[in-house]
Amino acid sequence: MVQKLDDAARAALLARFPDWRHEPDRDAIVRRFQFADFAQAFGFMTSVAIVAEKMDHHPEWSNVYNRVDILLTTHDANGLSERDARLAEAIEALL
Ligand SMILES: C[C@H](O)[C@H](O)[C@H]1CNC2=NC(N)=NC(=O)C2=N1
Repeated sequence: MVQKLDDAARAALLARFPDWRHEPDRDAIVRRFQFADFAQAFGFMTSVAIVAEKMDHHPEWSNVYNRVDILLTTHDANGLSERDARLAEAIEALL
């Protein structure tokens, strides 16, 4: 079972990724990404999908034209875990 982050670890995660905000209702982190057009947004989603599948950790997300909204949380932990930190790091590295 994946461990949920404690308060100190959650604060450290948010400090490390200032472009993400905490969604307390879900104990998740969320970020909106904006691209030039749909092709760029969908290309980004394709890259994220490949990384997520490799990590066996998957985003909750939506896309409208050039915008991609991503929410990361760990269903198995019912909140944020190290797996979300690793996926956020990988997503940031794609930008
Ligand atoms: C069986 C499989 O490993 C699990 O269901 C994985 C898949 N992807 C996942 N993704 C996310 N975001 N949270 C999970 O708990 C999770 N669990």
